[in-house]
Amino acid sequence: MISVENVSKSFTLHNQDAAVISVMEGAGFFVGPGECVGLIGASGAGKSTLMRMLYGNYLAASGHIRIGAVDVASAEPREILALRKNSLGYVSQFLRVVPRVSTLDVVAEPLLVTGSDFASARERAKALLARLNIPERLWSLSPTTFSGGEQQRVNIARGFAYDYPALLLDEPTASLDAQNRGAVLALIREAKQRGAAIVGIFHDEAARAAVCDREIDVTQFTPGVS
Ligand SMILES: Nc1ncnc2c1ncn2[C@@H]1O[C@H](COP(=O)(O)OP(=O)(O)OP(=O)(O)O)[C@@H](O)[C@H]1O
Repeated sequence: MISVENVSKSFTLHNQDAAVISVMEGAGFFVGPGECVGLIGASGAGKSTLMRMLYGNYLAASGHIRIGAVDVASAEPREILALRKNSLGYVSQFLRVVPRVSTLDVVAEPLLVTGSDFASARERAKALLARLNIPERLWSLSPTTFSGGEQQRVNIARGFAYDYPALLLDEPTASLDAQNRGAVLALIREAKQRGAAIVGIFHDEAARAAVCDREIDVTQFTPGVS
């Protein structure tokens, strides 16, 4: 489960006389197992900032962000790394490409680092790549030279390879064609069915409606906006 309690965030702009801007105040919500919650709100309301705090990329100024037993808002960096390895997945539309590592290994890696044996990790990786329509002739190549859409689908396959109990989805269906969009929505539904707690940003309203149980408008957490 994911629990956010009274979280605030400000940025200090060091190149602008150390001006401090408050971008979030009093953020709080709960996402239970098997639930998918969509973050909504106008551009600049703080959806990405909240997502980055959930993943531990941005430090919250105050409050608690509990993912299972770990409070991301106060955890040590090594606890965050362990959390990301075992409990908290993050699926964005962008692949951080590692040169010379095959697509199959890129997708199987989250399984191998969590103790799966080589053969079953590869089988799972193959099944996901097939579902996401990555041609088999590409599986042994590094995704470095793949098209944007192919890299996006490799990244999604990697993000869904291991059954994380909590998942963050940042525009996972952006710029996909209808068939692949359907494949991603099916993966999200399966993750919910096995009990994952999911927070997502979906600008595609139809995709959001298809998988989200609830929406949270982050504008309610924007200082000075009611
Ligand atoms: N690194 C940063 N330094 C300073 N201000 C930032 C930083 N990141 C975000 N902000 C500010 O925080 C506010 C929220 O931005 P954020 O990107 O979270 O909005 P968003 O809801 O995701 O918008 P969009 O839908 O356009 O992606 C904005 O006013 C933005 O300028």
